[in-house]
Amino acid sequence: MSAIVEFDSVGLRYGTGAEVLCDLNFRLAKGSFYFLTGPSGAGKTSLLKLLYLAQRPTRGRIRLFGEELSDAPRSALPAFRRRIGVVFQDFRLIRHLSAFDNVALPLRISGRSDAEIEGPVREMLAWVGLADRASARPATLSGGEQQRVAIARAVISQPELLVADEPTGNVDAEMASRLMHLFAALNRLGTTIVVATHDIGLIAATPGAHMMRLDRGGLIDSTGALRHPPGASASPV
Ligand SMILES: Nc1ncnc2c1ncn2[C@@H]1O[C@H](COP(=O)(O)OP(=O)(O)OP(=O)(O)O)[C@@H](O)[C@H]1O
Repeated sequence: MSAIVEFDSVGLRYGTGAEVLCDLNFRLAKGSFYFLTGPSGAGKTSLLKLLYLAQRPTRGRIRLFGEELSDAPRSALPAFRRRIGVVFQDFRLIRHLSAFDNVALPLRISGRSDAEIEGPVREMLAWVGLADRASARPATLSGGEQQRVAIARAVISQPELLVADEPTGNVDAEMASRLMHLFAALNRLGTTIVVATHDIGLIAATPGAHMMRLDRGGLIDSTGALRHPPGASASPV
């Protein structure tokens, strides 16, 4: 299967500090589902930032959608970003927009009319259990509700790549399972998915997903970090 992401000897440091990611070499296969695990501080969020182009590597090369990014000018990055859905750990909802308008945003940016947007956004809000909160502003929503709006916004446009940082950290087990079904459905439609999580239950409930495990800035399986997920008896991540 062709690669949607390729990392070649990638390293990242913030400012003049030590490298927080070092010598990452891996390929993500188009249409596959990956979990990214590892202890707190291992570099998971930093790796996701490289994937959704919020950070550029301090060394090495990254190819995304078959294009070499190291040589790409800054002005080329927004077009890449529009092909990526992101669920941020801190949600990043737009405060002055309602839940409906936050979810509608990617469709509006891609030029869809209000008539085309209405149905899919209502359907997505219903799926994440927020049909009756469509007009609520983020500040009036609970943390779990904000997280569900953030997920709905990330998946609404069926991005080619979905990157999610602890996307179920604020919801109960039943909702977490529902959200994972949403990701699995998106994956069946062809979206490549990368989910950073500490939740063993989520991993065990997603057969066929691949594992990437980070420890102190390095992928533990340096040959490519791909293996099948552990069963329910797996050691804590
Ligand atoms: N903007 C930044 N400036 C400087 N150092 C940073 C910055 N962001 C992260 N770091 C450092 O990089 C390392 C990796 O952090 P990162 O947030 O990527 O880890 P993580 O695995 O996502 O952790 P967690 O599971 O707690 O979210 C940590 O040592 C952290 O202190």
